[in-house]
Amino acid sequence: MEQEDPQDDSFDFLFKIILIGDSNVGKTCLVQSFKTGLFSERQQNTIGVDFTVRTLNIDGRRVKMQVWDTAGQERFRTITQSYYRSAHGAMIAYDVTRRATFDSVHSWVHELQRFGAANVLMALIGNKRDLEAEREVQFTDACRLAEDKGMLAALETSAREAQSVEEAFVMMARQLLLQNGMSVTQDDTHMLLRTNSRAVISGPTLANNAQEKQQPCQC
Ligand SMILES: Nc1nc2c(ncn2[C@@H]2O[C@H](COP(=O)(O)OP(=O)(O)OP(=O)(O)O)[C@@H](O)[C@H]2O)c(=O)[nH]1
Repeated sequence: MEQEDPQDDSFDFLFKIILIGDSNVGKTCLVQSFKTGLFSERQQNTIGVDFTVRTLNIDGRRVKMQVWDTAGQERFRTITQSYYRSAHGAMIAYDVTRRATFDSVHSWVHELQRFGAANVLMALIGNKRDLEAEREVQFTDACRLAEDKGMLAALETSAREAQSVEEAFVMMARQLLLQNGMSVTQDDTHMLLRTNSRAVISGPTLANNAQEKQQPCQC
């Protein structure tokens, strides 16, 4: 468990984000990339649950993101499920080079619906997009699934190349602010996502707020 930075003590909003998905899709690397911007090749499989915090500044508001990195391995399922209830947002990750991890997303969503809060915000994250030659999942399939499951967005990331990782967390934070009645201005996140990660925002609140800057899901 990471100790919280004492300087991180003051914040205006605290959002708990849980990362779920099959083992080895890169959840720990995504969290590390978000926290430090760094990638380290060798990771131990997560045992149970680990957490990281980072405070974002969004339109002058200090938004503390408490990120719960869960073990993808089946044997830890009982422990990890107990963390679902308090999550405001969930990132469901799969590996774009392993179709089976994408097929598992259905059961991860089911778990979340069973054990999580009714209004938990979901985003679909296809990681390892740097391995384009090994791709087994097309982004259009992810987009369709995200729409089908009522998720905020589907986007592709690379923890290795720090692509769209920051944007994914910022997007969650902004949407959670909106859901808490805060107005947020549009920044370049959506443009970045569109060009670098081919993300499609499907959440009604963000979409309304973003107006013409946003691209509707075209699956
Ligand atoms: N090429 C590439 N490899 C990645 C990327 N992200 C993670 N990896 C590799 O994928 C492997 C698994 O990464 P982890 O972050 O440990 O995966 P995890 O989902 O946390 O796994 P569990 O803890 O078992 O649930 C490691 O060997 C990483 O180096 C990425 O964006 N690109």
